[in-house]
Amino acid sequence: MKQILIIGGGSIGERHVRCFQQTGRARVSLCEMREDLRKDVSERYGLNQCFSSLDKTLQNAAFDAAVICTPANMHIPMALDLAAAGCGMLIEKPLSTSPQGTEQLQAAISSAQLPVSVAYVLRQHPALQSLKKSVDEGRFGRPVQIVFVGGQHFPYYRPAYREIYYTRHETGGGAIQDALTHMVNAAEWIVGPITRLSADAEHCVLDGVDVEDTVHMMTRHGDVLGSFSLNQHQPPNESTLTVICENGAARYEAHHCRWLSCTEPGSEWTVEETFQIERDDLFMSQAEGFLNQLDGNVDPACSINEAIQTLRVNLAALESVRTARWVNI
Ligand SMILES: NC(=O)C1=CN([C@@H]2O[C@H](COP(=O)(O)OP(=O)(O)OC[C@H]3O[C@@H](n4cnc5c(N)ncnc54)[C@H](OP(=O)(O)O)[C@@H]3O)[C@@H](O)[C@H]2O)C=CC1
Ligand SMILES: O=C1CO[C@H](CO)[C@@H](O)[C@@H]1O
Repeated sequence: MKQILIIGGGSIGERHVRCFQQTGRARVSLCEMREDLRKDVSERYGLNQCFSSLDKTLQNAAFDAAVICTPANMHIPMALDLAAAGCGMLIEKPLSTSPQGTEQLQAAISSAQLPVSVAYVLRQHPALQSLKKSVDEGRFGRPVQIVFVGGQHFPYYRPAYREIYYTRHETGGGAIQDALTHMVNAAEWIVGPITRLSADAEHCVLDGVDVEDTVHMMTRHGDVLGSFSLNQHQPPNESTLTVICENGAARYEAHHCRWLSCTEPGSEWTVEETFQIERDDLFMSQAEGFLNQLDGNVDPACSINEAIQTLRVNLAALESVRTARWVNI
């Protein structure tokens, strides 16, 4: 049994509590500042131990690893404290809201040889994994273009959006850092890191906030051209990522939980594989994968270096929106 500390018992923190417990391989404790939330989550899940601050936690107990589920501006300071205590960590996305502390964290992790992964959970999606494998194996030839189109009604899925980190860029809010970052990280995983970009974004619809809820972005991943279009207010919950290669195209459809291919000019898409998954399933795979990493059996699903690259993209996108210019990364 691994001793796992969940830090932050909010929306995603509670999901990690549940999913790590369900692996049957972890004894879960919680660190949450808010007393009511701490008691509620602790009672409902019968948690091992509960703490109100990370300082007190690290003074009083030892863990194999922690899962950082607080707002993004706290991720790196907390990760540095955990690294100093010799604790492994799974860090929620995005890694941070600024580059500050990233080099220090890289150094601390590598000198203590700590197991660390960043929770870009789309990497657990079986349809996206299969698509990537086919692209990597060269089934469609060399990738030349990647196109993301998607959106969802954020208030429907996250009714509390006005009361959480989402309201400010400084705490990880807005469509670029909150939602687009998932697709950016997935695209970089498939066709490589973004080398320059140009973004446009606006607050168009969401009540009670003024951060952007609609984004367009053009990207270059070396030779590969990319484009991303995302909003957080359309009624349909649809996301499509298409990888166009020299000899064919592959498409991931999140809303149909499947991937497709098309290799004959003028032909219909062929459904390659369709999966049945529940919302917790990706987080369960993520927990299992991270526990395997702690056992020394696998590499991180998303390394700290890959997450730092995606952080650079988030920050470059915000800069490009502010300055209306292309930004090199
Ligand atoms: N991978 C995914 O699909 C998802 C990822 N996320 C990411 O996870 C992170 C957290 O998001 P979410 O769970 O939605 O946010 P919530 O606001 O629901 O939860 C964060 C919790 O952390 C608590 N907290 C804040 N500071 C501390 C501290 N110093 N010590 C202990 N607890 C603290 C907050 O308390 P208080 O309310 O008092 O501030 C709150 O209860 C974000 O980075 C977000 O982007 C979120 C949802 C889904
Ligand atoms: O990362 C995330 C995934 O989607 C959720 C709901 O749409 C968001 O709240 C969250 O921040």
